[in-house]
Amino acid sequence: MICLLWLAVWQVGLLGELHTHASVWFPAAGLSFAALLVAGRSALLPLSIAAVLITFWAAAFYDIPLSLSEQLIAGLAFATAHLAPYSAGAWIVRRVSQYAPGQLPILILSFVLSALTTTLLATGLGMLALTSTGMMTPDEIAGTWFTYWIGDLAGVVVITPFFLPILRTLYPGSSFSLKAYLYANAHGHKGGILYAKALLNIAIVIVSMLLAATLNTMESAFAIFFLAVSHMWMACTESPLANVISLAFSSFLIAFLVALWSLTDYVMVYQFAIIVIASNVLFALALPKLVADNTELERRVGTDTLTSAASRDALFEHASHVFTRAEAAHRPVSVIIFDVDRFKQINDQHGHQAGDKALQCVCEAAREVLRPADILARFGGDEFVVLLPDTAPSVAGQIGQRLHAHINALTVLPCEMTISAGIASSRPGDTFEDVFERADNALYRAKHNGRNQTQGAATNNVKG
Ligand SMILES: Nc1nc2c(ncn2[C@@H]2O[C@H](COP(=O)(O)OP(=O)(O)OP(=O)(O)O)[C@@H](O)[C@H]2O)c(=O)[nH]1
Repeated sequence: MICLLWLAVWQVGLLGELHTHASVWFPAAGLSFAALLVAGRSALLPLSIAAVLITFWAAAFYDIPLSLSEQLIAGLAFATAHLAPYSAGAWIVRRVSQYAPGQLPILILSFVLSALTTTLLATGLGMLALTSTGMMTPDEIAGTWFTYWIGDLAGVVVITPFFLPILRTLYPGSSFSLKAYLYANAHGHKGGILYAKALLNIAIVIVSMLLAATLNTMESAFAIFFLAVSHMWMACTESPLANVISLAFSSFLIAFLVALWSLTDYVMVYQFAIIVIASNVLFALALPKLVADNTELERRVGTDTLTSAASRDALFEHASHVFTRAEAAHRPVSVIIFDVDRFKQINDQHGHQAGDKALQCVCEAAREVLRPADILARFGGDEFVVLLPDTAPSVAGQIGQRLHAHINALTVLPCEMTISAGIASSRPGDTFEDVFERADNALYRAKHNGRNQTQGAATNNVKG
């Protein structure tokens, strides 16, 4: 199967043929790398057969005067020169994937560097094999090796990621798992917007190459680099699968149009465009996952794990925004601090787990009383803070009393559970710390006066 696939892909590569042995890109190189990554040593035999077969084909097609046995030797030499470096490169990427599992940027860096060195080595050995077996004359080397190398490199960078999911279905037992990397963060749009981006890529390729074909200047050939903008947009917003398919298609179209519109004078520009854009896209594929990881990390840091209330750090961050907005709008902000009474005894009498459950129930009950814009935070232990944006003292007093009554009515424990609360509201020029301090003093008074009560300027100091 790999052998047939390779021969078919090699035929596609001929569409961008430059010289006898070099093309704009060499997609078969990408398939070799992908097959060695996924199937390892099992891919060597089918790939070797394919390499020998294309040598027979090339000898006939280019009228190279070699006997059948000489062609066989040339084919085996080419297979060795092609597959030895590619096996080594694929082996390195497989090892990196095992040592740094799930780390997409490291995997991509190792892939790009390995593609660079592998294709260079394969070019050197390939030239040696072709010239020493009579498939190429030594004086052809100077004009061929660079495009041969860059063509191989473009093929690997673009086509290997494209073939990985296909080959994974052929080799389901492969230890090179895609789930942990490229396809773990599947995301993106389906339908309309995705197709619009894909069409934009195609349109930029066609328009920029038409420009180069019309103006026939080196400067106009560089217009192809506008393709980086649309491909990067796609990389940051669409799934890896959509990206690798679109990259492969853009590269195919570039190679095809170079041949169709005779743009071979500018071929280096197109080859480098393919490589640079593809490498950038591959690195950018890691971005959505990094952003998602970062968002999850922020969520965890900002949330108390036991009660799901905001953390202390998140409280200060919210407070800074709320107070800035309130000052600009000349609106009051109120703060309620409440603390479970004699919580230590609850822990001692009913166990720590029952204490945890009680704290969770207190939070749930508080949320039932609070409005969506109010912020509930766990300040520490059994102490909670409620930030009430745009709330005058009288309203804060009512909310405090409702909170007090609602939590006191909880029947989560066999014994009674009560809270004490302190309330304060902002005055012009107050910071969060000022209001917090007054609410904390009010809470201290509530505790000092016998607990189970709310204290604060506008609460009429209600006892439970
Ligand atoms: N179950 C549980 N207990 C906690 C947690 N965090 C702190 N505590 C306990 O909560 C208790 C808090 O006690 P204090 O605030 O000192 O006092 P108190 O017993 O509530 O008494 P007053 O506040 O004076 O009414 C301590 O015994 C802590 O060990 C937690 O996450 N879970």
